[in-house]
Amino acid sequence: MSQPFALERQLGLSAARRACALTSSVFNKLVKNETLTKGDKSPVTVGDYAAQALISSMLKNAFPADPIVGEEDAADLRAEEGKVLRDRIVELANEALVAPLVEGDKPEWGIGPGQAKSAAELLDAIDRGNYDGGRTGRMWTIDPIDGTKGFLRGEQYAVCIALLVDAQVQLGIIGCPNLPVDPAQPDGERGCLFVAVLGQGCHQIPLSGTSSTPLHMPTPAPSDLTTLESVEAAHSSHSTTDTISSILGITRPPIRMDSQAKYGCLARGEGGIYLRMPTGVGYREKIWDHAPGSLLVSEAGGRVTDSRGTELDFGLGRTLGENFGVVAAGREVHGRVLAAVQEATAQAKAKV
Ligand SMILES: Nc1ncnc2c1ncn2[C@@H]1O[C@H](COP(=O)(O)O)[C@@H](O)[C@H]1OP(=O)(O)O
Ligand SMILES: [Mg+2]
Ligand SMILES: [Mg+2]
Ligand SMILES: [Mg+2]
Repeated sequence: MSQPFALERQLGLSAARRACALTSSVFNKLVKNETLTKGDKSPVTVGDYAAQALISSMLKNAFPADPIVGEEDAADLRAEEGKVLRDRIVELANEALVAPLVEGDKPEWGIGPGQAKSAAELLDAIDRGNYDGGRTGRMWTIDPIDGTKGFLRGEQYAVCIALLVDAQVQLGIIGCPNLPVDPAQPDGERGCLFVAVLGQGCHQIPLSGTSSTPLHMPTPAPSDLTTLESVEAAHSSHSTTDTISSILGITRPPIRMDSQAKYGCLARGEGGIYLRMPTGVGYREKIWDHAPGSLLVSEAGGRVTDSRGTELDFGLGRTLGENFGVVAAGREVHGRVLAAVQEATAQAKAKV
């Protein structure tokens, strides 16, 4: 008998591989007018839209009854002014859909030669990500390009896919086209997939092949600890991380990296602590920004909570509601980190 969620894992990996190829090729050809600024001032590119259209189309073919909570929606593309962008997105999504099948791909997922879709079908596929989320049933959550700012800088970004059942993450997949396969060889081969299924562990697979390496978070010596945090100071308070690091006696500088690539790196033993410290503006974290990453870390032997030590709750809708920030670390380190977070917060309050 096959393992639970074997087909979902296979489809998710195929979709992530195709989306990674799509977004890499977009980066190499991106022209200035192919990026929009959304209502919340964040950037979105033809790559984000095309990758969501691709992943959502594949999910619909394989699991037509499953709803999707996706980051993007097609409203701006349906407007007359969106025509140039829309045509480009249709071209990119179709290039990815008709790419030849590789090992593990199934033609019934709507991929392979002759599987191109119309513009209307692809816009509808993007909008299938409009599900509100919630506590019960199966649902997917996708972030077609997580860390769009990193993507635009040519740095780290991630294609993120997760399956939730009754608000519990069962499957998490993160594709990182720009991430070195071996952290010890930063100038070596790039392009990694991370995959975790609840109770089945966490694995890394190179984008160039199918070999699967199990990941287990090591117990780092205190002198080896470093924090992983956002590049963008608006996403995570760098000064709070500095205070926490000094309380913990960490002397190494933080590793700054965009996107959920941080969770993948943590799962394979880099840094030892992922900190996402609230900046005080009441930002609500989105479920697609943490669902796959949190499973990678917990399946690799780590623990993930919000900045106050509360479990992340994926059942409240499209956001994580009252969860603020993230603290992720190995199980034996996490408690110490949380105590340092509390001390740093108390120090900051005493200063006001
Ligand atoms: N004020 C904010 N605080 C925390 N995260 C944010 C904030 N604004 C945007 N984000 C999200 O953080 C994610 C990137 O994480 P990181 O900083 O770890 O690279 C993106 O998904 C981004 O959303 P968006 O996709 O809308 O840009
Ligand atoms: Mg995104
Ligand atoms: Mg994101
Ligand atoms: Mg975005």
